[in-house]
Amino acid sequence: MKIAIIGTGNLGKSIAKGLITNNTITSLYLTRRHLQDVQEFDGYKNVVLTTDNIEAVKQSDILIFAVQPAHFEAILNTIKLYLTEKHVLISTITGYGIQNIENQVGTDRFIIRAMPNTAIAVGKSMTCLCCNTQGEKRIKIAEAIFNGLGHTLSIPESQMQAATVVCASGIAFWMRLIRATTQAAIQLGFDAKEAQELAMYTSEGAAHLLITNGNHPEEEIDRVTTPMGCTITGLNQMEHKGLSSSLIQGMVASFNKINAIKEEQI
Ligand SMILES: NC(=O)C1=CN([C@@H]2O[C@H](COP(=O)(O)OP(=O)(O)OC[C@H]3O[C@@H](n4cnc5c(N)ncnc54)[C@H](OP(=O)(O)O)[C@@H]3O)[C@@H](O)[C@H]2O)C=CC1
Ligand SMILES: O=C(O)[C@@H]1CCC=N1
Repeated sequence: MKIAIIGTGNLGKSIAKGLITNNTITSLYLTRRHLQDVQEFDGYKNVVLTTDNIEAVKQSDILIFAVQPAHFEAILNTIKLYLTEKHVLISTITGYGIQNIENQVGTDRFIIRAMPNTAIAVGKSMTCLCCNTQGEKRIKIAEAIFNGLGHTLSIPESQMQAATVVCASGIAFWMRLIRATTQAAIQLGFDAKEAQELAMYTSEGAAHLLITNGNHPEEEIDRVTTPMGCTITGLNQMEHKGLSSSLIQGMVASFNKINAIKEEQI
């Protein structure tokens, strides 16, 4: 696959790392204005670093856009004359709808929106996908790319903002939970490195139980909670302090913020 990542910042670099590790690229063009910030990719076979978005578009079939929303319109304007019937446009940009993209490049283009997360760097991204009518003819390509770098779910575009909170921001939310678990483990006597090891692998195990068994979390909780034991005592204390409520309120606040930003942009 001949892929370009237009805007190789935090997310673009994560996608690039995943693609390079996965070895699925024929060529990979990485663009940004300050090339000194992508030098870590210099020298990789078939990887080209450039400030020239038009050149990247000309040399690639799949264009993954990973710039801030404020930069997207100008970039589309610059490259649209160079788009051909081969190009598949994949936007990871938060709050920038398919109709806005079609307004720039036309409805006859293959347009897909993807909402991955930074775990794409290690092949573990939960990525939600949606597309325009034309894009349905190329959605399998996007699924192949992102399934190779984690797990995908096709959703209606109306759920894209919610997917951003749950999956993209979700990495930050889970990091905070893992950090808090680490801090508790240190207080209980482990050194910092060991504490993080316990927190990381326990959270990985918990997620894998659900992925492998397909159970509801409470079924797995029931297997751990000895009557009158330490687990239920800890869990109930966490709920008295609002653990679930705090997470839900935080994610709803995050969702409200995305919608507010979108309205400001309109
Ligand atoms: N970070 C995340 O976890 C996720 C982010 N997203 C979305 O992805 C997009 C990118 O986010 P993120 O990576 O965090 O943002 P960053 O600001 O880290 O990256 C955007 C990059 O775009 C580059 N850029 C700006 N203008 C141009 C241009 N004209 N041509 C080429 N490159 C350009 C900038 O580099 P330079 O200044 O050198 O040009 C910058 O590094 C956003 O829309 C965000 O909402 C979606 C899911 C997850
Ligand atoms: O925090 C943000 O607004 C962006 C969208 C998802 C991840 N980063």
